[in-house]
Amino acid sequence: MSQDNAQPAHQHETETPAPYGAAPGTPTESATPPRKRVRIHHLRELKERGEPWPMLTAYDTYTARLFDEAGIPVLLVGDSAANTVYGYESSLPITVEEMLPLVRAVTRSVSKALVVADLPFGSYQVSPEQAVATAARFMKEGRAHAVKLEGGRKFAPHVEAVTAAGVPVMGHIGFTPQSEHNLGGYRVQGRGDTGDALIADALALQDAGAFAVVMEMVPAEIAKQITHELHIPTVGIGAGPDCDAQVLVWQDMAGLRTGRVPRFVKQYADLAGVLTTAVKAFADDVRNRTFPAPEHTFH
Ligand SMILES: Nc1nc(=O)c2c([nH]1)NC[C@@H]1CN(c3ccc(C(=O)N[C@@H](CCC(=O)O)C(=O)O)cc3)CN21
Ligand SMILES: CC(C)C(=O)C(=O)O
Ligand SMILES: [Mg+2]
Repeated sequence: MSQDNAQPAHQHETETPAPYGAAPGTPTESATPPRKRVRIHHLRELKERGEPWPMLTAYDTYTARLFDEAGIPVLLVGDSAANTVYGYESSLPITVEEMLPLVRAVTRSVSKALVVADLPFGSYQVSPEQAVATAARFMKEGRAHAVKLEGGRKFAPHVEAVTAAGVPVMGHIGFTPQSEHNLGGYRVQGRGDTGDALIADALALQDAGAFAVVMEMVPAEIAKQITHELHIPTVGIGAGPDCDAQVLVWQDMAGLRTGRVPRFVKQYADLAGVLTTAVKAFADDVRNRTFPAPEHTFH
């Protein structure tokens, strides 16, 4: 099906739509809004206007296209793909080689969303040089628009080097899953005394040139303070209501993941239930010879 490989028509600066993310009721809310590709300066403008924005993960073409068309301005090809795509027990095992095809699938499928690629564990920590080399692969081979890496003050040199190379960097502080074993498990970070350290981390990332910073499992009060102190947007996941943006793993948000979910997850659908019902109906139809029917059959 050539349609599945079609590149979306890219919309360039010559068009004159309202700025990205204009409030509901403005002309951008028409049926097929001629929106430009989201750029990092648009996210800064949303922060200045006090308009919170949603971010979701995506790992494949149909979901990426759907989320893009629904107006999600930023899509993250997270290293959570380790869990959601590959079935590993944590995000540590996933490799650059496993991430790149997913990043390419997502960027190929969107026309407006800014696509951020997570740098996997071991692909940037060694040195700022390693971070630049890996980020370059995600830009060249994955066609990402930005990268994300985990870590605070200690990773400011990495963020600075990647930014200097021309690649926008999203930081990630608080609970950083790639450091699970050093942090002592899945735990809230920045409680009590460590709140000041978290603020220092956020400021260091901003000074190093990060265009936004994810805060994962951080007390709402600290996240609010950091959000006010930074001029770049903060993206919360378990960081309370005052962040400039909120992110969730899409399968968590849509209820495709079954079993216990983290406290910060809100399930907006029961995709697991919907799919289970569909699968059982298909299986029954095959076993009863009700599928395929004449309308599904060629002669
Ligand atoms: N499906 C999925 N969703 C995610 O949010 C996610 C991934 N995978 N993989 C990579 C990381 C790992 N993350 C995680 C994983 C587990 C918890 C968790 O178990 N949280 C518990 C414990 C909190 C506590 O004890 O303080 C919670 O109830 O929030 C949190 C974040 C976030 N990321
Ligand atoms: C949960 C988000 C922020 C993430 O890093 C991921 O999906 O890997
Ligand atoms: Mg991640």
